[in-house]
Amino acid sequence: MDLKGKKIAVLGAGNLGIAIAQGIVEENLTEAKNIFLTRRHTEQIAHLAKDGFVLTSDNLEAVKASKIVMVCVQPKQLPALIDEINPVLTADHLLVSVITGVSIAEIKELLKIDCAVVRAMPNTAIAIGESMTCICAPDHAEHGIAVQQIFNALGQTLLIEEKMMQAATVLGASGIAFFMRYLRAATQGGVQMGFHSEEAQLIAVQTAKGAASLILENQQHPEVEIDKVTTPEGCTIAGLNEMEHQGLSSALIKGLMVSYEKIKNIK
Ligand SMILES: NC(=O)C1=CN([C@@H]2O[C@H](COP(=O)(O)OP(=O)(O)OC[C@H]3O[C@@H](n4cnc5c(N)ncnc54)[C@H](O)[C@@H]3O)[C@@H](O)[C@H]2O)C=CC1
Ligand SMILES: O=C(O)[C@@H]1CCC=N1
Repeated sequence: MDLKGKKIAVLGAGNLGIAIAQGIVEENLTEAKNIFLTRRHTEQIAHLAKDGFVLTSDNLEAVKASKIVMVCVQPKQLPALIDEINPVLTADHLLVSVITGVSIAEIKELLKIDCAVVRAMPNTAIAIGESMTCICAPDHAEHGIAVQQIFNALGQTLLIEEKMMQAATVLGASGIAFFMRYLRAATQGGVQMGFHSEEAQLIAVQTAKGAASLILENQQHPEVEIDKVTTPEGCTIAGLNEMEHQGLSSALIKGLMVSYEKIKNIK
């Protein structure tokens, strides 16, 4: 979908809403003046006015002016928001929900009209065009493809079944935090070995980027790349085996599963 000239309402300009808006502008999909950012207290996002975004606490104004409505509030804030915008929503609106754990059927129950609803699950790297965004649109395949085209410009995308959205949230959206924690720990290890923290962080971060790029470009199994690094009797296999004795893979998988269980009771 070509966003040029189209108005977009981002309802709930918090961490993710702002990141999406910044990504859209960064990747030249449209100009900031076409994006309404709503928040109940706009003074907290006043710094974004200089970038050209339209800031308002008036959700109705934003929805009336826009064709695409991105709903970016917390799950518990959704019913009140939909209640508020119901009077101005029309069948021509395209609603894109990034909200965790709320199904399309649940959203449609809150709506007074039958507009297209698509769920998208990006992550905060969308601000720099590097998101992994999973999308589902069980009732509106053509809208799902249109929304996918938007997110394609903001990283990689995957159209998935709605039943997989919770797993996509843990792996792709929460995943940013999980990888950040690895980077923090690696940096701390680097400092303990004698690097200044900025040096340690650069080495850890560029190495993580290289590891991810190897997999993305070569489409190999991670173990194939690991085998290339682990010199016999070398330091890599010694460290790797100790990490596994300490439960690295197990801790990661257990963390993912606790996160996945939590989504089921998130509202
Ligand atoms: N933060 C992330 O990395 C990701 C978040 N999500 C989902 O995106 C949604 C937003 O998450 P965050 O941005 O982290 O939360 P947040 O709390 O930073 O942002 C929500 C914003 O909505 C505003 N808000 C609440 N009710 C409003 C209303 N009626 N009108 C206008 N603004 C209103 C709040 O003041 C807040 O600034 C959540 O449902 C979350 O599950 C999904 C993927 C990634
Ligand atoms: O922590 C959360 O619940 C949301 C969903 C994924 C990222 N943030």
